[in-house]
Amino acid sequence: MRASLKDLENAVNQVKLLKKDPGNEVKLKLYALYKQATEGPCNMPKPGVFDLINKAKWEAWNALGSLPEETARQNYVDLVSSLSSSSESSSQVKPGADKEHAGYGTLVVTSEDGITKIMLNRPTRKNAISTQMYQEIILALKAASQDDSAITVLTGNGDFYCSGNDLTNVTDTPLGGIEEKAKNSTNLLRDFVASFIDFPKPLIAVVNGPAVGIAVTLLGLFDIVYASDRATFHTPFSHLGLSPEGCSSYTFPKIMGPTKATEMLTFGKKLTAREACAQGLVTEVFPDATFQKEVWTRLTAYAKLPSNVLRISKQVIRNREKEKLHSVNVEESSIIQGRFLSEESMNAVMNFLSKRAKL
Ligand SMILES: CCCC/C=C\CC(=O)SCCNC(=O)CCNC(=O)[C@H](O)C(C)(C)COP(=O)(O)OP(=O)(O)OC[C@H]1O[C@@H](n2cnc3c(N)ncnc32)[C@H](O)[C@@H]1OP(=O)(O)O
Repeated sequence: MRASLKDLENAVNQVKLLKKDPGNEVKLKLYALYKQATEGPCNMPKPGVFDLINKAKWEAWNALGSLPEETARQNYVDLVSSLSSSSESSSQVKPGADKEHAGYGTLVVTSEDGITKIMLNRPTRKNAISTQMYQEIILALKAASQDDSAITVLTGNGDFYCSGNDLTNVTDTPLGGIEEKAKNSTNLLRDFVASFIDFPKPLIAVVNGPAVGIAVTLLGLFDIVYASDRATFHTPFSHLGLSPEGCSSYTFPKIMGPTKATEMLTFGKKLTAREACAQGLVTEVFPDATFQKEVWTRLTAYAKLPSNVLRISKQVIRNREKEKLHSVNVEESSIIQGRFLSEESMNAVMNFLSKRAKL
């Protein structure tokens, strides 16, 4: 039986519930099939050469030629059904599932033995921070600041700690256009960073693999950073036409001195875990083979200390910097808003999306 309009509508809703991001190529295919199924052959003028996202969409739709609408509908429904079954059968690690806090789509949040663990859970995207993930981390930190755990840990699922800002965040441009997108994104970035500045208890990063961009800069706001010797630390802002964020323009020069900070933040020098440790960004490096065991043994012992005094000590160490950090965050967010709209930044993102560039 051919897919009906109702089947198409159901499939569209199913896409929103996919647990795994299907990737840009599949998304383009879905877009093209949907347009063909609902509007017939491509009827849009070809977008200009610099309008890369709309051009990619146009090309995907146009490539379907005169494919009949019913066939496009059927192909869309079949494609979504294959994505749904592979997403259901994918077995990502979900440690501590019995202590898991419900309601997060991009994180696994667990509380056990006095530790709230916030695990970035988009391993197939190297834990890139999507808009949803930014929002969920803000919520998870808020909840962790009020729960009865002594310490809070941020870590990544899979082989990466985090590949930084999800470069596809830029693709869902609102009606207000790219300016509104830049404003919304940088407001979210500012609120996200503020939730780290304000976090009231010891915050520990368990850096299980490579870290990129904002995942690195934020480390200056953590109280302890443990890294696997497989981890690397890379802030390729200039390559992306972007400027430093996460308060790194202030914390990095303080931690490692202005010239080392410049090598990282301006020239994009990638550090190994041992180099990052020598420069004070990382507290201690562990061999990857024993990383999880050693780190969790140590953290479980730390979490047995009286929780009130842990909070108070953190605040004594950090509070006098808070006001300064907030003002740095506001300034950095405003500068990056301009960078976001720059040709340099747009070209870098488009090159990544069209698979011409990788770090
Ligand atoms: C308002 C502005 C806010 C700005 C805030 C912050 C700034 C930053 O964080 S800048 C840093 C941004 N991050 C990057 O530039 C990293 C881009 N990714 C890469 O260069 C590579 O993917 C990486 C070196 C991280 C890993 O390489 P590989 O090990 O070869 O893996 P793959 O490239 O095959 O990755 C698998 C899959 O994940 C997708 N991916 C990875 N990182 C990102 C990302 N940051 N954004 C979007 N998508 C990402 C990658 O494209 C692959 O997808 P598929 O090809 O569809 O499988």
